[in-house]
Amino acid sequence: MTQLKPILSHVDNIPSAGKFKPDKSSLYYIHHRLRYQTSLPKLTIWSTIFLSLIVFFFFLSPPATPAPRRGLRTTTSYGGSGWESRIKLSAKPRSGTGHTVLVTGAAGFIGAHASVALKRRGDGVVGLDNFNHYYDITLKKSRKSKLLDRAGVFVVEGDINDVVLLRKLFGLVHFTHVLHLAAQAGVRYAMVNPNSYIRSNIDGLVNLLEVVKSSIAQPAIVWASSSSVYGLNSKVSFSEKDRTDQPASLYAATKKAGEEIAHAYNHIYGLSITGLRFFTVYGPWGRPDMAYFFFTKDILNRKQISIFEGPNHGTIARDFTYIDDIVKGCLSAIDTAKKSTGNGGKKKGEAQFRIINLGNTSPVSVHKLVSILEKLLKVKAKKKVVLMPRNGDVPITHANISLARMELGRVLGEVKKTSFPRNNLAVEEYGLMYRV
Ligand SMILES: O=C(O)[C@H]1O[C@H](OP(=O)(O)OP(=O)(O)OC[C@H]2O[C@@H](n3ccc(=O)[nH]c3=O)[C@H](O)[C@@H]2O)[C@H](O)[C@@H](O)[C@H]1O
Repeated sequence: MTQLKPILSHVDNIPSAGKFKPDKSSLYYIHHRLRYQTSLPKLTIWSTIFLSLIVFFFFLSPPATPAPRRGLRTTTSYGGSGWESRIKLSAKPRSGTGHTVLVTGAAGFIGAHASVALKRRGDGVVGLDNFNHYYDITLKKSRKSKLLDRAGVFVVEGDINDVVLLRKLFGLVHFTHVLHLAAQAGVRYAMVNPNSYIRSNIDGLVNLLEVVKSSIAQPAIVWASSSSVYGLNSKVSFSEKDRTDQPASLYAATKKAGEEIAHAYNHIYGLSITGLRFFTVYGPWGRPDMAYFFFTKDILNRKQISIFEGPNHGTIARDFTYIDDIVKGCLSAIDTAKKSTGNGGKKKGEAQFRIINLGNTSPVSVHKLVSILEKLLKVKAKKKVVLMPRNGDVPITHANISLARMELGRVLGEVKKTSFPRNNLAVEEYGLMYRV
């Protein structure tokens, strides 16, 4: 394992999706200005900033309930008067040059942020989400009402496995792009409910690709893969050229399978497909099943937390990546995606196929995460250090983002900057964040 560089920096040269303009003296601004710095004296400052943000995300997110043990209930309701016209309105870009994007998983953590960013800069956006009960549905409903509705993004309640619904949507709207973020997430939950991973990450992906490839003017696809595909690799940092045939979880295996399935559809049907490998994404409106979220909750409730450790007290670390950088990466991937070449299921020529890492490039150890949380919460955690269970976790993730810089960085400055309205909840959150 290499020496860790626990300094937070963010994906460089990727255009901002646009939001409020922070005060230049604020920590939030500084946080975003930091780029690829590796000097150790800055360790404490940046780690503190990172954890400060996390603490505020926790306080500002609705309460969570644990994931259910068995099949995931979903909500599906669509059709009826006005439904089609609301979809068409939401799909309409502000100008003739804007994209028309279907965002699957729009009520999810990344989906909500990406949908709002696309809409704010003038693209037409239709969201699709099944509002399943993997974690507290209140959080998903809140993202819808407080982020998506306010931004003017209409969210269709439905499942990517509902082919009739997908065909109906593609019949109503000519989508130029699909941002496919709907998935069963979480590496450890795969031991509890393995079939939910197959249903969402394999069946759902294939259903979507089947409908997309059959459409008359095929949209380009940008979709969420995962850093977990690097599995048990010990060489860091992770490059897209590295092997990805040793998954440590069923989640990782389904994401890797997704990459191969995507390749087959690209090859056979001429679909333009970009897979983005996200590295442990954190931020406001985040997922309650992620460690930064439930550690904070448990520390405050004086409950014991388990800190994973490798054999011989080996460090466990993650390349925690801030949501804004991921959103910028998604938007840049959409902007740089070439058109699909196929038409109505027939390939007309070679199409673009990309797989790109989107990570922070600076792993932070779980011990560090917890120690800074303790400091900010002013509560000593009841820690139990345990050997990392063999249920999906890997010792370290660390992104090499040379390809992202090359492929996505060149659109810098071309994306229009917009602001959230003053009364948007996101502004209040960011306001709090940058006063930390
Ligand atoms: O990049 C990804 O592809 C994945 O990122 C995220 O997975 P992870 O990186 O595992 O994040 P997360 O659970 O927050 O654990 C963080 C750290 O805490 C450690 N950890 C965790 C639990 C615990 O009880 N103790 C502990 O030490 C744990 O060992 C780890 O080192 C997404 O959830 C996943 O959906 C996928 O997108």
